[in-house]
Amino acid sequence: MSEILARRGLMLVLSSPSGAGKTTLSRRLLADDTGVELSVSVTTRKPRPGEIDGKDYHFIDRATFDVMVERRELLEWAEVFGNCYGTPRSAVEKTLAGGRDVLFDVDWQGTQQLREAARVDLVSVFILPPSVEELERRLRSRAQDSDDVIHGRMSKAADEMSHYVEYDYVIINHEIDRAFGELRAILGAERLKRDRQVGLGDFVRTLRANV
Ligand SMILES: Nc1nc2c(ncn2[C@@H]2O[C@H](COP(=O)(O)OP(=O)(O)O)[C@@H](O)[C@H]2O)c(=O)[nH]1
Ligand SMILES: Nc1ncnc2c1ncn2[C@@H]1O[C@H](COP(=O)(O)OP(=O)(O)O)[C@@H](O)[C@H]1O
Repeated sequence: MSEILARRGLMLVLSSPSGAGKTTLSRRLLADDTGVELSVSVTTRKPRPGEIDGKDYHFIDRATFDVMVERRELLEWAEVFGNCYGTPRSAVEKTLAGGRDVLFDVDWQGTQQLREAARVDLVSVFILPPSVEELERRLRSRAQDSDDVIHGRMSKAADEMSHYVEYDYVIINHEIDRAFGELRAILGAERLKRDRQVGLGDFVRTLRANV
Protein backbone atom coordinates (compact mmCIF):
# COMPACT_ATOMS: atom_id res chain seq x y z
CA MET A 1 0.00 0.00 0.00
CA SER A 2 1.78 3.16 -1.11
CA GLU A 3 1.75 5.97 1.44
CA ILE A 4 -0.22 9.04 0.35
CA LEU A 5 2.27 11.19 -1.54
CA ALA A 6 3.27 14.48 0.05
CA ARG A 7 2.39 17.58 -1.91
CA ARG A 8 3.28 21.24 -1.99
CA GLY A 9 0.67 23.46 -0.33
CA LEU A 10 -1.18 25.90 -2.58
CA MET A 11 -2.49 29.45 -2.07
CA LEU A 12 -6.26 29.50 -2.74
CA VAL A 13 -7.49 33.09 -3.15
CA LEU A 14 -11.18 34.08 -3.05
CA SER A 15 -12.12 37.59 -4.15
CA SER A 16 -15.49 39.18 -4.81
CA PRO A 17 -17.43 42.39 -4.43
CA SER A 18 -18.60 42.87 -0.85
CA GLY A 19 -21.67 40.70 -0.21
CA ALA A 20 -21.10 38.12 -2.98
CA GLY A 21 -20.44 35.28 -0.52
CA LYS A 22 -16.66 34.80 -0.14
CA THR A 23 -16.74 34.74 3.69
CA THR A 24 -19.61 32.20 3.70
CA LEU A 25 -17.74 29.97 1.24
CA SER A 26 -14.45 30.37 3.16
CA ARG A 27 -16.03 29.37 6.48
CA ARG A 28 -17.68 26.29 4.91
CA LEU A 29 -14.40 25.19 3.30
CA LEU A 30 -12.44 25.60 6.57
CA ALA A 31 -15.10 23.57 8.43
CA ASP A 32 -15.13 20.89 5.72
CA ASP A 33 -11.43 20.41 4.93
CA THR A 34 -8.68 20.06 7.55
CA GLY A 35 -6.07 20.46 4.82
CA VAL A 36 -6.88 24.16 4.45
CA GLU A 37 -5.85 26.92 6.84
CA LEU A 38 -7.15 30.50 6.71
CA SER A 39 -4.65 33.31 6.28
CA VAL A 40 -5.93 35.64 9.01
CA SER A 41 -5.38 39.19 7.77
CA VAL A 42 -4.53 42.26 9.80
CA THR A 43 -6.91 45.18 9.36
CA THR A 44 -7.49 48.67 10.69
CA ARG A 45 -11.28 48.21 10.10
CA LYS A 46 -13.32 48.04 13.32
CA PRO A 47 -14.76 44.57 14.12
CA ARG A 48 -18.31 43.86 12.94
CA PRO A 49 -20.86 42.29 15.33
CA GLY A 50 -19.82 38.67 15.87
CA GLU A 51 -16.31 39.02 14.44
CA ILE A 52 -13.60 37.52 16.69
CA ASP A 53 -10.16 39.12 16.99
CA GLY A 54 -7.49 36.58 15.92
CA LYS A 55 -10.07 34.42 14.10
CA ASP A 56 -11.75 36.61 11.46
CA TYR A 57 -9.06 39.29 11.48
CA HIS A 58 -6.26 40.65 13.65
CA PHE A 59 -7.77 44.05 14.44
CA ILE A 60 -4.93 46.57 14.81
CA ASP A 61 -4.48 50.36 14.71
CA ARG A 62 -2.97 52.28 11.80
CA ALA A 63 0.39 52.91 13.54
CA THR A 64 0.89 49.16 14.09
CA PHE A 65 -0.14 48.46 10.49
CA ASP A 66 2.41 50.97 9.15
CA VAL A 67 5.20 49.39 11.25
CA MET A 68 4.34 45.95 9.79
CA VAL A 69 4.58 47.40 6.28
CA GLU A 70 7.92 49.07 7.00
CA ARG A 71 9.31 45.83 8.47
CA ARG A 72 8.10 43.88 5.39
CA GLU A 73 6.09 41.61 7.65
CA LEU A 74 3.20 41.63 5.16
CA LEU A 75 3.17 39.41 2.07
CA GLU A 76 0.74 41.89 0.53
CA TRP A 77 -1.43 44.78 1.67
CA ALA A 78 -3.97 47.23 0.30
CA GLU A 79 -6.31 50.04 1.26
CA VAL A 80 -9.91 48.94 0.62
CA PHE A 81 -12.99 51.04 1.37
CA GLY A 82 -10.82 53.43 3.38
CA ASN A 83 -9.44 50.71 5.68
CA CYS A 84 -6.04 48.95 5.50
CA TYR A 85 -5.80 45.17 5.11
CA GLY A 86 -2.73 42.93 4.87
CA THR A 87 -1.47 39.33 4.91
CA PRO A 88 1.10 38.46 7.62
CA ARG A 89 3.99 36.69 5.85
CA SER A 90 5.23 34.27 8.55
CA ALA A 91 2.03 32.25 9.06
CA VAL A 92 1.62 31.67 5.29
CA GLU A 93 5.20 30.43 4.81
CA LYS A 94 4.87 28.04 7.76
CA THR A 95 1.60 26.52 6.48
CA LEU A 96 2.84 26.08 2.89
CA ALA A 97 6.08 24.48 4.10
CA GLY A 98 3.96 21.97 6.03
CA GLY A 99 2.27 20.90 2.79
CA ARG A 100 -1.06 22.45 3.76
CA ASP A 101 -3.11 24.86 1.68
CA VAL A 102 -3.65 28.48 2.66
CA LEU A 103 -7.00 30.18 2.01
CA PHE A 104 -6.94 33.94 1.33
CA ASP A 105 -9.94 36.30 1.31
CA VAL A 106 -8.26 39.31 -0.29
CA ASP A 107 -9.19 41.94 -2.87
CA TRP A 108 -7.93 42.21 -6.46
CA GLN A 109 -4.99 44.39 -5.36
CA GLY A 110 -3.80 41.74 -2.90
CA THR A 111 -4.26 39.01 -5.49
CA GLN A 112 -2.05 40.91 -7.95
CA GLN A 113 0.69 41.16 -5.30
CA LEU A 114 0.39 37.46 -4.36
CA ARG A 115 0.62 36.51 -8.06
CA GLU A 116 3.85 38.51 -8.37
CA ALA A 117 5.24 36.90 -5.19
CA ALA A 118 4.24 33.26 -5.82
CA ARG A 119 2.63 32.65 -9.24
CA VAL A 120 3.11 28.85 -9.29
CA ASP A 121 1.49 28.37 -5.89
CA LEU A 122 -1.50 30.62 -6.59
CA VAL A 123 -5.04 29.44 -7.45
CA SER A 124 -7.34 32.44 -7.77
CA VAL A 125 -11.17 32.28 -7.74
CA PHE A 126 -13.51 35.24 -8.32
CA ILE A 127 -17.01 34.99 -6.84
CA LEU A 128 -19.77 36.87 -8.69
CA PRO A 129 -23.31 37.54 -7.44
CA PRO A 130 -26.20 36.40 -9.70
CA SER A 131 -27.39 40.03 -10.00
CA VAL A 132 -26.76 43.50 -8.57
CA GLU A 133 -30.18 43.41 -6.88
CA GLU A 134 -29.29 40.13 -5.15
CA LEU A 135 -25.89 41.55 -4.15
CA GLU A 136 -27.54 44.50 -2.42
CA ARG A 137 -30.18 42.21 -0.85
CA ARG A 138 -27.42 40.00 0.61
CA LEU A 139 -25.48 42.97 1.96
CA ARG A 140 -28.63 44.23 3.67
CA SER A 141 -29.63 40.76 4.92
CA ARG A 142 -26.16 40.34 6.49
CA ALA A 143 -27.04 43.40 8.57
CA GLN A 144 -23.40 44.03 9.50
CA ASP A 145 -22.94 47.40 7.84
CA SER A 146 -24.63 50.79 8.03
CA ASP A 147 -26.60 52.14 5.07
CA ASP A 148 -23.70 54.46 4.25
CA VAL A 149 -21.23 51.56 4.24
CA ILE A 150 -23.57 49.45 2.07
CA HIS A 151 -23.99 52.35 -0.36
CA GLY A 152 -20.22 52.81 -0.49
CA ARG A 153 -19.58 49.13 -1.13
CA MET A 154 -22.22 48.89 -3.83
CA SER A 155 -20.69 51.92 -5.57
CA LYS A 156 -17.34 50.09 -5.67
CA ALA A 157 -18.81 46.76 -6.88
CA ALA A 158 -18.68 47.63 -10.60
CA ASP A 159 -14.97 48.45 -10.47
CA GLU A 160 -14.19 45.36 -8.34
CA MET A 161 -16.10 43.06 -10.73
CA SER A 162 -14.09 44.38 -13.68
CA HIS A 163 -11.07 42.51 -12.25
CA TYR A 164 -12.66 39.03 -12.78
CA VAL A 165 -10.53 38.73 -15.95
CA GLU A 166 -7.38 38.47 -13.77
CA TYR A 167 -8.58 35.27 -12.01
CA ASP A 168 -8.05 31.58 -12.90
CA TYR A 169 -11.65 30.55 -12.07
CA VAL A 170 -15.05 32.32 -11.73
CA ILE A 171 -17.98 31.03 -9.63
CA ILE A 172 -21.41 32.69 -9.93
CA ASN A 173 -22.89 32.27 -6.46
CA HIS A 174 -26.56 31.59 -7.36
CA GLU A 175 -27.09 29.08 -4.55
CA ILE A 176 -24.61 28.45 -1.75
CA ASP A 177 -24.51 24.61 -1.88
CA ARG A 178 -23.89 24.62 -5.64
CA ALA A 179 -21.20 27.33 -5.34
CA PHE A 180 -19.51 25.38 -2.52
CA GLY A 181 -19.50 22.19 -4.64
CA GLU A 182 -17.84 24.14 -7.45
CA LEU A 183 -15.20 25.55 -5.09
CA ARG A 184 -14.43 22.05 -3.78
CA ALA A 185 -14.07 20.75 -7.35
CA ILE A 186 -11.52 23.49 -8.14
CA LEU A 187 -9.48 22.72 -5.02
CA GLY A 188 -9.60 18.97 -5.64
CA ALA A 189 -8.36 19.32 -9.22
CA GLU A 190 -5.61 21.80 -8.34
CA ARG A 191 -4.28 19.46 -5.63
CA LEU A 192 -3.92 16.69 -8.24
CA LYS A 193 -1.82 18.79 -10.60
CA ARG A 194 1.23 16.73 -11.45
CA ASP A 195 3.79 19.35 -10.41
CA ARG A 196 2.19 19.68 -6.95
CA GLN A 197 2.57 15.97 -6.11
CA VAL A 198 5.95 15.65 -4.40
CA GLY A 199 7.65 12.26 -4.93
CA LEU A 200 5.58 11.22 -7.95
CA GLY A 201 8.71 10.46 -10.00
CA ASP A 202 10.02 7.98 -7.43
CA PHE A 203 6.57 6.41 -7.09
CA VAL A 204 6.29 5.81 -10.85
CA ARG A 205 9.85 4.51 -11.04
CA THR A 206 8.98 1.95 -8.34
CA LEU A 207 5.83 0.96 -10.20
CA ARG A 208 7.71 0.51 -13.48
CA ALA A 209 10.52 -1.42 -11.81
CA ASN A 210 7.99 -3.94 -10.47
CA VAL A 211 6.27 -4.67 -13.78
N1 LIG B 1 -5.47 43.02 -0.17
C1 LIG B 1 -6.14 42.53 0.88
N2 LIG B 1 -7.51 42.61 0.89
C2 LIG B 1 -8.14 42.09 1.97
C3 LIG B 1 -7.48 41.47 3.04
N3 LIG B 1 -8.42 41.04 3.94
C4 LIG B 1 -9.64 41.37 3.44
N4 LIG B 1 -9.46 42.02 2.25
C5 LIG B 1 -10.49 42.54 1.34
O1 LIG B 1 -11.02 43.74 1.85
C6 LIG B 1 -12.37 43.88 1.40
C7 LIG B 1 -13.26 44.23 2.57
O2 LIG B 1 -13.28 43.10 3.44
P1 LIG B 1 -14.35 43.15 4.65
O3 LIG B 1 -14.22 44.47 5.32
O4 LIG B 1 -14.17 41.90 5.47
O5 LIG B 1 -15.74 43.17 3.90
P2 LIG B 1 -16.53 42.05 3.06
O6 LIG B 1 -15.93 42.02 1.68
O7 LIG B 1 -17.93 42.60 3.07
O8 LIG B 1 -16.39 40.73 3.76
C8 LIG B 1 -12.74 42.56 0.72
O9 LIG B 1 -12.60 42.71 -0.68
C9 LIG B 1 -11.69 41.60 1.22
O10 LIG B 1 -11.40 40.56 0.26
C10 LIG B 1 -6.03 41.40 2.99
O11 LIG B 1 -5.34 40.86 3.89
N5 LIG B 1 -5.43 41.95 1.91
N1 LIG C 1 -25.94 31.87 -2.49
C1 LIG C 1 -26.43 32.68 -1.52
N2 LIG C 1 -27.76 32.88 -1.42
C2 LIG C 1 -28.28 33.68 -0.45
N3 LIG C 1 -27.54 34.34 0.49
C3 LIG C 1 -26.19 34.17 0.42
C4 LIG C 1 -25.57 33.35 -0.56
N4 LIG C 1 -24.20 33.38 -0.34
C5 LIG C 1 -24.00 34.20 0.72
N5 LIG C 1 -25.18 34.67 1.19
C6 LIG C 1 -25.41 35.61 2.31
O1 LIG C 1 -25.05 36.89 1.81
C7 LIG C 1 -24.44 37.69 2.85
C8 LIG C 1 -23.05 38.11 2.39
O2 LIG C 1 -22.21 36.96 2.33
P1 LIG C 1 -20.68 37.08 2.77
O3 LIG C 1 -20.13 35.68 2.72
O4 LIG C 1 -20.57 37.84 4.05
O5 LIG C 1 -20.09 37.95 1.56
P2 LIG C 1 -18.63 38.63 1.39
O6 LIG C 1 -17.71 37.94 2.37
O7 LIG C 1 -18.27 38.34 -0.05
O8 LIG C 1 -18.80 40.06 1.68
C9 LIG C 1 -24.40 36.80 4.09
O9 LIG C 1 -25.51 37.10 4.90
C10 LIG C 1 -24.52 35.39 3.52
O10 LIG C 1 -25.15 34.50 4.45
